[in-house]
Amino acid sequence: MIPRHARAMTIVQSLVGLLLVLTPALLIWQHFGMTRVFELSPRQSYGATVTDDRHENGKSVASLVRANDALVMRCDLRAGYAWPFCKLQFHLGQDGKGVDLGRFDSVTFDMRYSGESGRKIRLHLTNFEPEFSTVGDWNSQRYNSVEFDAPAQATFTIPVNVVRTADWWITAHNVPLEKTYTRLDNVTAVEISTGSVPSGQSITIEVRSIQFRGKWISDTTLLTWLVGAWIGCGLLGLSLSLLHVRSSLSASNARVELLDAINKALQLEARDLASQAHTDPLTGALNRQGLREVLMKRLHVAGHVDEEMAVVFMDLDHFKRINDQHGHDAGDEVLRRFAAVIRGEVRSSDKLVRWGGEEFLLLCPETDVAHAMTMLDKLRAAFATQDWPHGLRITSSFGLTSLKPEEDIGAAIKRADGALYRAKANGRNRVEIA
Ligand SMILES: Nc1nc2c(ncn2[C@@H]2O[C@H](COP(=O)(O)OP(=O)(O)OP(=O)(O)O)[C@@H](O)[C@H]2O)c(=O)[nH]1
Repeated sequence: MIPRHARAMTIVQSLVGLLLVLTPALLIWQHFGMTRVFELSPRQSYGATVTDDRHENGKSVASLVRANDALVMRCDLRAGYAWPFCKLQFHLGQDGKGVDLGRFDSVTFDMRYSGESGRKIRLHLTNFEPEFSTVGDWNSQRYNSVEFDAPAQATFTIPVNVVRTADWWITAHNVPLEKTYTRLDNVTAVEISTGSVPSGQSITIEVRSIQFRGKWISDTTLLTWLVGAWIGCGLLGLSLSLLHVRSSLSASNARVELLDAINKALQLEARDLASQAHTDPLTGALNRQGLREVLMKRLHVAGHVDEEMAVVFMDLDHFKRINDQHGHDAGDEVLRRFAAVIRGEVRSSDKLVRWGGEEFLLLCPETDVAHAMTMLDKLRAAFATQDWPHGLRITSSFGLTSLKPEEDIGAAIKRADGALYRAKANGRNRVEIA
C-alpha cells in the first residue's frame, strides 16, 4: 500500500507539473488572445442618433444616414454657439443603467472622416453615477472625453486610458479632487463628435464600427493567480515534507525505544543467566562458582584476603534419615528452609555457599571467632525454634576457623572442614573451632 504522505506528495508533484504547463500557456494566451470585444455598429441593437448645437442656440445641423454597413453623420458646422458641434450618439442604456466599459483597454475605430479644414474628432463616454447623476439630466452624467486628430486611414486604435473626465463637468458638479478620476463602469452613451475645427464647413463622419477591446483576465490578475498558485503549491509541498520528516522521526524514535526495551530485556535475561550460573537453584545460596566470584573480588592476585574473616563449614545432622523417612522432596524443603534461616540470621555481607549435598560454607567478613561463635549460637537457636516439615527437629554441626589477613583461603576451608569432622565425631549439633 502506498503511504498517505507519498500519495499527497504525488498529488503535489502533479499540481506542479500542471502549473508548469499552464503558466506559459496562460501567459501566452493572455498576451495574444483571451480578448473580449464590445462592438458598436449598424449591426447591433444600440440605438444611434445625431444631435447638434441648435438646442444650445447654435446653428449647426446634423443628419444621420443609415447605410447597410455604416452610419453616416453629415454635419453642416455653422458659427452660432461658442463651441459648435454635431455628434453621433450610441445609447447603451436607460434610467441610469449602462455598460461597464472600464474592463476594456483600447478602442478600435473603423470610420472615415471628411471635412474641409481641420480633422479632429472627440470621443465622449458618459457615465451614470448616482452620487452626481440624475435620470433625465444628461449633463449630470460624468463626462469622460478625449479629442484627437482623425487619422487618414479608416481603421485606428486609441487606448481607453487617454479618456479623461472633462474639466467643465468637474467644476459644474463640485467634484472633490479624489473623485476626478475617469470612471467608465456604467457608461450610458458613446458619442463621436466633431472636434475643435473651424465652423462654416461640411463634415462627414462615417462609422462602420467602434470596438472596445480588452482581456477577459488582465495580466495583473493572471500573474497574481499564478503566483498565488505557485506559492500555494510550494507551501503544500513544504508542509507535506515537514509532516513526512516528523513522522519518520517519530517512527525512528519508536524503533529506538523498541530496541532499547529489547536491550533492557536482554540485559535482564543475561543478568538472570549470570546469577543462575552463580546460585544454587534449590536454596538460593551461592554455588562454588559463585564463591569463586566472591573470592575473586576479595582476594589479591596471590590468593589472600587482607582482612580477618570467619569461615564456617556446616553440615545438617542425619540428613540421610530425612530423605529415607520422608522422601527426597521433604529433604529438599528442609535444605531450602535451612538456607533461609541462615540468611535471616546473618549479615547481608556474609556469604552462604552450598558446598555440596547438605554441606554449606559461611564466610563472615570482618568477624573474629568470638563474634562468629555468638552468631552460630543464635543460628542453632533459630534452627531449634524453626517450624520444620513433618514436625522434624533439625540440627547442624559447625566447624569454625578464622581466616587471618594474608592467609590462604583454601587452607582455612580445610581447617574448618577438619573442625566440622570433629563436631560430628563429638556428638553433632555443636561448634568446633580450629
Ligand atoms: N533431598 C536432598 N538430599 C540430598 C541432597 N544432596 C544430598 N542429599 C542427601 O543427603 C544425604 C547426606 O547423607 P550423609 O552424608 O550420610 O550424612 P548425614 O545423613 O547428614 O549424616 P551426618 O552428616 O553424619 O550427620 C544423602 O542421603 C544425600 O543423598 C539434595 O539436594 N536434596
